[in-house]
Amino acid sequence: MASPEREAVAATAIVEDMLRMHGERLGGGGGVGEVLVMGRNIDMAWRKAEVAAVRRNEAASWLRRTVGVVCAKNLAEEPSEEEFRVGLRNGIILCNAVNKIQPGTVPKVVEVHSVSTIPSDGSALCAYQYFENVRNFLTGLQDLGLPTFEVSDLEKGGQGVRVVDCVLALKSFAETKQLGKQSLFKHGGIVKPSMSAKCSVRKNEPFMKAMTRSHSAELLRDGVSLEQTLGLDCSLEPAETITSDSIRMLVQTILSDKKPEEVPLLVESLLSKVIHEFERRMANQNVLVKYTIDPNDSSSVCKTESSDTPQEMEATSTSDHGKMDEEDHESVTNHVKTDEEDNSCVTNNVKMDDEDHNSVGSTGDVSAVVLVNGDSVAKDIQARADIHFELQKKQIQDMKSNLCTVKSGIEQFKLQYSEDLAKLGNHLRTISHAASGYHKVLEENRKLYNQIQDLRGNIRVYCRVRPFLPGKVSSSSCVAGIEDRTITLMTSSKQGKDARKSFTFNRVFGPLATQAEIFVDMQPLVRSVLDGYNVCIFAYGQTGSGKTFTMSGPKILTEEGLGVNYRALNDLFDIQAQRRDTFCYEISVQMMEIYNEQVRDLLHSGPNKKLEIRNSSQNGIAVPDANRVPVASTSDVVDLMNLDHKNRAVCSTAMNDRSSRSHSCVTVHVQGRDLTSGTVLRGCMHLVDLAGSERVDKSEVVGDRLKEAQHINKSLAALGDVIASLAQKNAHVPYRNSKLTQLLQDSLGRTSKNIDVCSHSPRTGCRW
Ligand SMILES: Nc1ncnc2c1ncn2[C@@H]1O[C@H](COP(=O)(O)OP(=O)(O)OP(=O)(O)O)[C@@H](O)[C@H]1O
Repeated sequence: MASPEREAVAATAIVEDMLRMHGERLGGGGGVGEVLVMGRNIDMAWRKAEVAAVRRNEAASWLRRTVGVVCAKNLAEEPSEEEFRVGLRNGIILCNAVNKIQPGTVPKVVEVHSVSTIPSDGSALCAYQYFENVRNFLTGLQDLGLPTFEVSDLEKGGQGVRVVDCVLALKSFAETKQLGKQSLFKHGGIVKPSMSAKCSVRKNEPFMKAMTRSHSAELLRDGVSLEQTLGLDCSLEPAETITSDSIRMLVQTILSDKKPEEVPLLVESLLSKVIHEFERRMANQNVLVKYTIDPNDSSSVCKTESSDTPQEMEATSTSDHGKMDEEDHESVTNHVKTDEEDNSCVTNNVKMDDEDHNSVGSTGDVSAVVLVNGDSVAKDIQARADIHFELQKKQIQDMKSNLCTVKSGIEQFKLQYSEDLAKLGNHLRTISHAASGYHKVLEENRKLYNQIQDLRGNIRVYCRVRPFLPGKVSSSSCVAGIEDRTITLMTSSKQGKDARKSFTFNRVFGPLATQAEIFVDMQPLVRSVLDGYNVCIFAYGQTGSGKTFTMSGPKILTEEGLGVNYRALNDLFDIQAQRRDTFCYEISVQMMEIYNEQVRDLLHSGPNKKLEIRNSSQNGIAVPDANRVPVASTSDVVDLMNLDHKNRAVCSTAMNDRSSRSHSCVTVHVQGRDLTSGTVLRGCMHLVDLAGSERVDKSEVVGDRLKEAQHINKSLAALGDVIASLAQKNAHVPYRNSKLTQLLQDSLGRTSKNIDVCSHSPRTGCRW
């Protein structure tokens, strides 16, 4: 049979099965109600009877046509079940029919010519005739591989439906033979041999059994009993004849009791079940094909499953099979391995000799199809495996190539890395060398810097002219002129040339000079303190000339008004911060005053006590008993200054409302440790606001003020003597002549740098 025909019949069979199962379920379905069940049972029985009658009539009609009306005179055109059984009971019609189709199947037919001798119930039939004819007929059917029936089925109470099935199978066989084709499906696919007929399959028995087992197992899985299956299958006719009629009747049976609105849903449900069943059977067949190729090779099945869907497999199978003809069949047979040890399944299916092969080609046909498909699938799998293998081979080659590239890249990277490392090492050595040299350079720099400061003068004297104070404006100024370093004064007591007198300083600042301008020239010395030098900046001048203003600032402090003290400390903190990576500095402050030749601690809150000055103490502290307060910021200094001003002895005089009656000294101690070498540098800076020199007659002081003035003038004269000695580089410097010079001794020595700000009152001139 051609492939499309096969598919059509297979599909029909599935549809029919589904319809039958559906019908069974409808017919046997319980739980709705007894009346309904009974009604359905009656309907089903009636419909079954109707179907049986149609089939019986078909069988009778065919027999009559085959043997002729004369021979079939005892068989009505549309017989009842009893008439059908009685008409065929003597076996004459059956034997003649089979001999017509396959001559010689029944070698000798016992004929009974006397019609009158045959009773209606056949009871008088000769037992020999009865037995011989029917037995020979059944044997002949067995030889043809057709379904048979029991002899007792022709007796009263026997299953006449089996006889009908048998006749219809014979009819199908005849029609197939007439077409000159061996129908695989009619004999081995759709129509199953009757179990009760002691199946007469001989030469194609293994395949028939396999198909029966397969089909029965499928139906059993679906909940249909074997008896039902066999009963239904036995009632089947060859596919080509039954398809349209039986399906139509089944559909009619199922739909007859349905309401019109239920029909679409029912049809839809049936169709989906049919499709599902069809797919399931195709999948099962696919699995069977795979196992037939090599049941022991699970890998081949896996490969097939992974590469082909069941539908694709079936399509391939069908297509391949469709090309087969008799010649193909022979060639395919060569592919079949008949070695039982190698492949028992295949051997069971195709174990036949040449004679069997010809006579029951349909069974061999199936096996061959399976094997052809298997071969094709195997080739396909092999082809795919080859492609896959080639792909993997190429990928491995690519990976190898990549690996080589990566390896060479890593080698290059390693080379580059070692080169970079060597360069880095060289850089590091250079930096290390530079770092070690840095401190030498720093030291050299420090020395050079301070040499410059020395060249500029260890003792520098600046002159600042105070502006006229509000409300105390004089009509004439004694300052005749101010140049960069020279100031010219007019003295009223002299006339002519002698009246003008010029004085030279390191620099002269006019009345408009700001606090910041004043500090610029002192700033470099602040750095020297951090380099370990001692510095002394003091303001000297007549009372009221602006010494306190220059050193500290106005009474109400503003940022612009900050005096030298604040600015110097600010600079110290700034330079300390700049050098924090190389030096660690500790800055502390002492604030003292010398009042009436007594040293007093201005940071001591209690009653003042007399402090001792110790010369050249090891740590550079001249007055060790005075409070020494560490400072870290300008605000700390401001707080201390406020305390200083509060404690300092001041008094109103005729020259100054708030005249300082003591020498004030802010001593800043700096200790710096070189973080690399550990060298410790100590520097000291005295910021001194001297008491104003005054002419006692002009200041009009008496009593304590007079005494204060005398001490002030005496100590200032001693300071003048020391500075003069230092300037003249005398061997002896008279430090001990006053407390002031003793206190400042460290800062007035060789390693010290001194600045005198000679404050000048334009009214009264300078006493310097
Ligand atoms: N450059 C200046 N600009 C403005 N005002 C100033 C200046 N110098 C001083 N003064 C003011 O002059 C007055 C006297 O100044 P200051 O007290 O500083 O003098 P002194 O020299 O310290 O006096 P003494 O020696 O008596 O203490 C203050 O009121 C001060 O504010």
